[in-house]
Amino acid sequence: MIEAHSLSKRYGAKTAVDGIDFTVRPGVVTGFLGPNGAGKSTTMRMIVGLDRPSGGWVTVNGKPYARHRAPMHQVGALLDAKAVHPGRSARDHLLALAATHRIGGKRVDEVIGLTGLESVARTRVKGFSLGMGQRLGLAAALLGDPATLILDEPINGLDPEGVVWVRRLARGLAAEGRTVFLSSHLMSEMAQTADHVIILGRGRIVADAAIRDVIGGAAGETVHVRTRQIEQLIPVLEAAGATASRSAPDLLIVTGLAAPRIAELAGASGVVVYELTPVARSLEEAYLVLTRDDVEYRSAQPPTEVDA
Ligand SMILES: Nc1ncnc2c1ncn2[C@@H]1O[C@H](COP(=O)(O)OP(=O)(O)OP(=O)(O)O)[C@@H](O)[C@H]1O
Repeated sequence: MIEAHSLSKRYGAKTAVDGIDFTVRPGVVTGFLGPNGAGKSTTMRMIVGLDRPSGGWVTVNGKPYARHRAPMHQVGALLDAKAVHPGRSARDHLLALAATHRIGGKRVDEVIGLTGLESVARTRVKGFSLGMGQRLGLAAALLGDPATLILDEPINGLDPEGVVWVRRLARGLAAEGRTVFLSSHLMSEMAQTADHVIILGRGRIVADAAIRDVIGGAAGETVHVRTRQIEQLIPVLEAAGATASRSAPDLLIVTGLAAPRIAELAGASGVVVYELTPVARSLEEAYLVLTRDDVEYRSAQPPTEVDA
């Protein structure tokens, strides 16, 4: 369990994390999302004591990270996969980490097996690909068999097989009752891996909810409505509180009203509708809606689909 209360971090005049409260619970995978610069890495670094909060506090399994006597057994963290001595072999790196917690070689070989590193375990880390480095970082995080895992962009650099493996690993660890907190920029991946998401925007929490609620709540239901009487239907739907925009000569994209209500309103005003399709929005679209005012670096042309 990770608990943060009024947690903040300022770097000079810049507020990276702005007094946030959240709880990451055991038994589920919690995703951590946000645009570049939103404060995700800073938050994760504060959780594991690599950055000191400017205000508030954060605990892991009931205590600040630094107060745990054997932190590797409490928290496994993958924060910067490149933070490894390049001249050491993967196995030696893990053995050195293991020695700090009196963890034996048997467990080292176990995590090497678990992360698929057997064939390169005795190779110097210097020649590792990004994906192999990620696997080594995950092996290190798992070494102490911790109750809580904090993984910053764990699928970064992994091939499709590696991505599926991380997904299964994260879900398996959560199913064992562990706390799994992971960040990713890949929304489709997060939608398949996480049960719950915390979304940051400019250092503040913009959503903290089950994935299905984020998708439903942020975007609402979108309904595609096809009719030849668009001009007649728009004011009717708008009067009922919906947002309706024309995306083709006979197609309206409607949000804010469910399909059966749209059918009733169209029928009552004599509009013939020949398609009425509820469209589930993706987590990606919901995320873009939630964070559209919070991005630090915006591309010149935001995707029009989301603004529909
Ligand atoms: N050591 C530092 N000194 C000054 N500013 C910093 C430092 N670390 C982070 N920041 C700033 O704090 C803000 C949050 O950064 P952070 O790296 O936590 O964001 P993030 O959500 O992890 O972003 P990304 O998705 O790009 O990794 C950014 O504006 C960043 O420039």
